[in-house]
Amino acid sequence: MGNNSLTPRTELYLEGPDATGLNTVDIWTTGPDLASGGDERLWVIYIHGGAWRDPKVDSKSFAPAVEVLFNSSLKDSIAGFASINYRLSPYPSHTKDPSCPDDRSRNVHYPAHLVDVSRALLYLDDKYRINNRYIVAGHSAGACLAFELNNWYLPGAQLPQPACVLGISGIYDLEAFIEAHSEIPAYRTLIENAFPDKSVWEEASPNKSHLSENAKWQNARAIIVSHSDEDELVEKAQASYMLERARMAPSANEKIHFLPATGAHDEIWESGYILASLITKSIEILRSSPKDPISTC
Ligand SMILES: N[C@@H](CC(=O)c1ccccc1NC=O)C(=O)O
Repeated sequence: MGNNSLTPRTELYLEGPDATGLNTVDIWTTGPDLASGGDERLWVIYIHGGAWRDPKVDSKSFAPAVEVLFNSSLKDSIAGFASINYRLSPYPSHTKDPSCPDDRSRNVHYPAHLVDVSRALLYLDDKYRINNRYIVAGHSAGACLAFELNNWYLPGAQLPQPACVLGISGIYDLEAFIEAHSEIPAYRTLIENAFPDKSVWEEASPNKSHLSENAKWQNARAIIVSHSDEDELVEKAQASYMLERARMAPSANEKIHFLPATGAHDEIWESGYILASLITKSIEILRSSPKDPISTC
């Protein structure tokens, strides 16, 4: 495969009266779409950031990294890439693309973002059989979503199990995030905008939440937290909080990893190369991890 430019196809993971323009997932496949028996190729699934509200940070923010990975030696071990859009919280003050009050895709709050990501994962599993063979990578607010994934948000649902969860530049502790930036009121505004009910802040913070007991990351074969020292927007302490909580997981010693990243907060996905390299390293970690942690005890 040469240095070609790739175009994803956009699929709808929700149809009917509840569907909005943001209930879509971008898909890039690298070979036959459907898993044949014994297909061990991985899916790489991305959850974008943008503080749960920024219309300019969406599924397309994964495209530069996909381009890099598509032209790398990993290509043959990857079945496909998916980048999930989800409904956003309001952003009426956005200078170029303010949200309107009647736009159903841009006026939601926690847990609607997670309900959508859960729906997308169910759709992907139904169509592409991703269970146990996908890595879910989230950036910033997307990392929070990746570590919140839990059957609890869609009653009756059995979300596919990720083999690896990778949180990059993540926000995991909402209260501490506000505290760490108390001199900048915009940080509190961001959180109150997506989580207006303060009584859910603990539940929605994966380092503290009682829901983390049954969260999907708990049973991943590799649990990876990444942060860049050059991040100017999210403090590194967030990564430490999540790592501290993750180390309480069963067989934590073999499964939990910190991956240092480079670059500024958004440079990580904008450049493509940094995000691609974190995904590459995560796949290497996953490959060297025990297949079934239970049988190795
Ligand atoms: N571009 C976003 C800000 C943003 O994404 C952000 C700002 C501070 C800390 C983390 C952020 N994003 C996390 O998803 C906005 O305009 O609201």
